[in-house]
Amino acid sequence: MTTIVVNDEQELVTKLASKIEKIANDAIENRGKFYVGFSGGSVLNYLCECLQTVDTDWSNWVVAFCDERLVPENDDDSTFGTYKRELIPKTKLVEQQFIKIKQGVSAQEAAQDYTEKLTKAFGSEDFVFDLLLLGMGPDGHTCSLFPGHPLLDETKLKVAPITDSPKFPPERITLTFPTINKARNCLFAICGSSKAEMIQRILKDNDESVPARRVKPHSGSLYWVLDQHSAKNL
Ligand SMILES: O=C1O[C@H](COP(=O)(O)O)[C@@H](O)[C@H](O)[C@H]1O
Repeated sequence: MTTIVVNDEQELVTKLASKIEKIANDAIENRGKFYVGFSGGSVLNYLCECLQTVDTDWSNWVVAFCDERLVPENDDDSTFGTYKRELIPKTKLVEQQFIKIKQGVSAQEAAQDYTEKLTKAFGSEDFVFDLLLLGMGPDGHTCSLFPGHPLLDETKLKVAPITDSPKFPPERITLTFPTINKARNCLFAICGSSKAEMIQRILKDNDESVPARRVKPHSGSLYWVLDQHSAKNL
């Protein structure tokens, strides 16, 4: 595990850009494609800023989601909808490169549909992402995996539906830990003192009850990129 502490959000965005560029270009050079999972929330804002500066062959990116909220694409809470409005116009990524979550159906059907789309994109039922770009809420959740929720112990599903998310909106789909921990690289990007307590519990106290602490890629690399406010208790 590598922990990188930077001064502020601007430095975090710069660090993120250089990490993503290296991992993406290595993946493309070695395997021809770059499979990446985007998160929503604050990571979405960092990515919309930093990806504009990344030098890469965008045509070889395959973009999926670590989780998604089941709301219409034009809703402010839609993760894909926000990337569509805020990121696509600023990069050479096109909408067809995004593996989108079906809307207007039950969470169960959306999870099943997304699993099928990922199987097609990876050409296998084994979803080995090159990079998952992860966020963490002040309660320690990552993706849509919340503290105390039974989905933390899911072992069979690769993508799970959730209909009782404690954070709005309640209906979502999420990658599960078996999928997350198969990734070649998992990178958390965290800013702000509201996350300092959880960062301490994860990185200092090794508190396994915090969902984000359970991200431990089996044979991949784990990066925590923190600003000084979120890292203040370390
Ligand atoms: O609801 C969500 O929250 C987490 C954390 O969001 P943040 O704004 O506190 O960074 C995010 O990673 C996830 O993708 C999103 O659906």
